[in-house]
Parts: sequence; structure tokens; C-alpha cells
Amino acid sequence: MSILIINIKQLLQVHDSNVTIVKGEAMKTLPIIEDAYVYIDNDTIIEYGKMEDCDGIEAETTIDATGKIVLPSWCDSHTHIVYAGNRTSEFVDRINGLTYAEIANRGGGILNSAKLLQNTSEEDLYNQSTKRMEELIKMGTGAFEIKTGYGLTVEAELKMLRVIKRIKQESLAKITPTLLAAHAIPEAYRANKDAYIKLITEKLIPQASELNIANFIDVFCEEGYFDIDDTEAILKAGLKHKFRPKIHVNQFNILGGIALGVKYNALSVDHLEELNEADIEALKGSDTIPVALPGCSYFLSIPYTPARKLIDAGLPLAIATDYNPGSAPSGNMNFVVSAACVKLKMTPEEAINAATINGAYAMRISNMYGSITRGKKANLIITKPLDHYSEIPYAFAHNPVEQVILNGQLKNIKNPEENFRI
Ligand SMILES: N=CN[C@@H](CCC(=O)O)C(=O)O
Ligand SMILES: [Zn+2]
Repeated sequence: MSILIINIKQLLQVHDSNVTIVKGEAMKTLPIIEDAYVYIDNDTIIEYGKMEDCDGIEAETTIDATGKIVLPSWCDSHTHIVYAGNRTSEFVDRINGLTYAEIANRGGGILNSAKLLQNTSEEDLYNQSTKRMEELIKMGTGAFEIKTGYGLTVEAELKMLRVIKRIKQESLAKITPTLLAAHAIPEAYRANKDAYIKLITEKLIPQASELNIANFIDVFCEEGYFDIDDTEAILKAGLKHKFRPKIHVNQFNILGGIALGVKYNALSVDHLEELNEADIEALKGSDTIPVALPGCSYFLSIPYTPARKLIDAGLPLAIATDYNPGSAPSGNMNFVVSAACVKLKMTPEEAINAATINGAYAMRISNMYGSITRGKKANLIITKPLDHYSEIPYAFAHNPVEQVILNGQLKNIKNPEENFRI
């Protein structure tokens, strides 16, 4: 199947050479071609350029994108999209004054979602999760990282991994699975956290490794969850089975998790709502990308990640949704891009870089996703008519997406179930 998109008002994130990350000052540049075309064959971007150079290219399907913008699909590098039910009652508790920590200390929070997930069948979990994904594909996301972490028993964590594996096999979106068994201390281990860590390191990690689905290991490194020593023990056990770290750090407290992540060559360190100079120094010169999650800050009313400090220090930054039932029940990357501009003071160029090429880097897929480059996978957004790409973050809470191309296939946004191969 070949597709030719013509008369594109602005084609964004065009790189002739295969850029895999953009850092610091370079994030201010978003390479574009005005009045452009893109030619796709099967699942691959073959050619692109100015309309005046498009003569002679023929395709099975031609799309006229007059007045519209085309860009690489959003790359959402941090989600917990596989979960059961919701936590609306905690949402109301927070409105009435309870904090996220107070709810967790009462046995709510992550433990609440774990109880629900343990009692949900694999089929039901799959159906709930794919329904969420279908909505997000319509809003332009073409690659998702998906974490476990609502199982908290060997059996339930493996159930989550099997669901993620099935989604990975059946979805046209690119899926990156991450093992996050160290998401909270289960009720049964409250007085014996070490026994839970042993269960993760000696039983779950080896069994997860046999399933051969996840490549990453995550830990919620935070007061009341897993401290630095716990985190180090889990990262080490993961690395023995070739799981590279991607960790939750500095959401509420600074424990030194960023330096630890860098020490173990974490692919990403995520959250960073709290950040100090030592954290920034630790990241300099590393291959670890910081990831900001503005939807979580918005929903919990906690500080926003100081993006300017990170970018102005010459570092790269990715942005992601953190889609989960407790701290960010939205997977809308268009909102995240807008919040990055409004709240993190990123320019539209920086925010789009953070949500495409850098998001792809934070999943280790930026050699094939995240930019318009010959040979890369054809995962594209075609917007509704817009005057300029800055309208994407400007018109916050709007869905600017009209059509998406996933893996070279034009998707019917009205019938999103077609986005699964089944
Ligand atoms: N902070 C840890 N994990 C999730 C929240 C999970 C939950 O509350 O269910 C996060 O990234 O925000
Ligand atoms: Zn998270």
C-alpha cells in the first residue's frame, strides 16, 4: 500500500539524517518544509520534499492536505494505560482536601488499583486497555510505553505483562513494555518490605525475563515506597536479566534517584517535579533523558518539572502523559504539549521536539520513530486545517488531529477498532 500526501501546509520535524535526540539549545529548532509532500510505501517513509519536486510520484492513495499540518505521531514514553476501573472516589477525596499521600496511607492509591486489577480477568483488562488506546490513537499517539505495576503479586504482574504483550502483537501502534513491580509495597508486605523486594528480584524478574516481553525495569523511588537502597537492588537484579532502568524519581522528594539512575545508565528518569542542582549536574554528559509529566502536576496540583532549568543546562527533555488512574487519568498528548508550553514555559518547537523525537528516544525507538526521515516508520498525524503549528499547543484541550497513519496504514478515526489488527 502506497500513500502520497500532497499540498501539506507545513511538514514538521523533517530530518534528512537520522537524528535520534535533540538537546538544549537545539530543541528550539523544529525543521519544517512548507508546501510539502510525503510519499509512503508499506510501513516506511520513502520520500518527502517541496510540492514543486513532487512530479511523477504516483501512489495507490493520494491525500490532499491543503491547509493542514503533517507531523510524526506523538511518542508517549510514560504510561500506565493497562489498569482496571478508575479512582474517581479518590479524586473527590482530594477535592475535599486529602493529599495523594494521605489517600495512599489509608490503603488507597496504587494499592486500590492493584486490588481492582487482581480481580479483573485478563480478557476484561485487555478490553479496557485497548479501548483507552483507541481513543488516544485518534488523538495522534503512535507509540506508547506501557508499565506494569498494578499487579503487585507475581501472578498479577505476569497477567499485566501478558496483556501488554497481546496489545503489542495486535496494535498497529508501537508498544514498549516496562516491568514496574516496585510500584508500591503490597498490604501483605507492609511490615516486611525486604521480602517483597526479594520476591521481585528472585522470582518476578526471572519469570518476566522468560516471558521475553519487557526490556525495561522501573521503580517508584520515593518516600514511603522504595528508597535508594531498594531501588539499587531492583535495578541490579533487572540488569542481570538485561532490563535497562527507566525510573520514577523526584515526584515528591529528592532521594538521589537521578544520580542512581545515571550510575546504572537509565534510559530515562521521569517526573522530576522536585529538582536540585546536583540532579542537573548528574544528568550532564549522560545518556539518560529526563521526562516531564505535566498532566500529573496538573491533576495533583504539585509543582511542574522545571523544564527551563533542564533545557537551559544543555540537556534533552521528553514529555509524556503518565496516563494512569491515580495521578494523571488522561493520555491526551495534545494537552501535554500545550501544558508544556503554558506551564513549563517551553516554546512550541521545544514541546513538539519533546513529544516526538525525544519521546521516541525515551523508549529507545528513535532510530525508527519520532521524525520525518527517509527509512523511518510511517507513523504520522494529519491535522485539521490550521494556520500554523503553534496552534496545536495554543488551542489547549482541542483535538487538532484529523487523520492518522499508523505503520503506513491510513486509520479510520470514526471506527477506531480498525486500529487493531485482529
Ligand atoms: N508515581 C507513581 N506512579 C504513578 C501514579 C500511580 C497511581 O497513583 O496509580 C505516577 O507516575 O504518577
Ligand atoms: Zn508513572
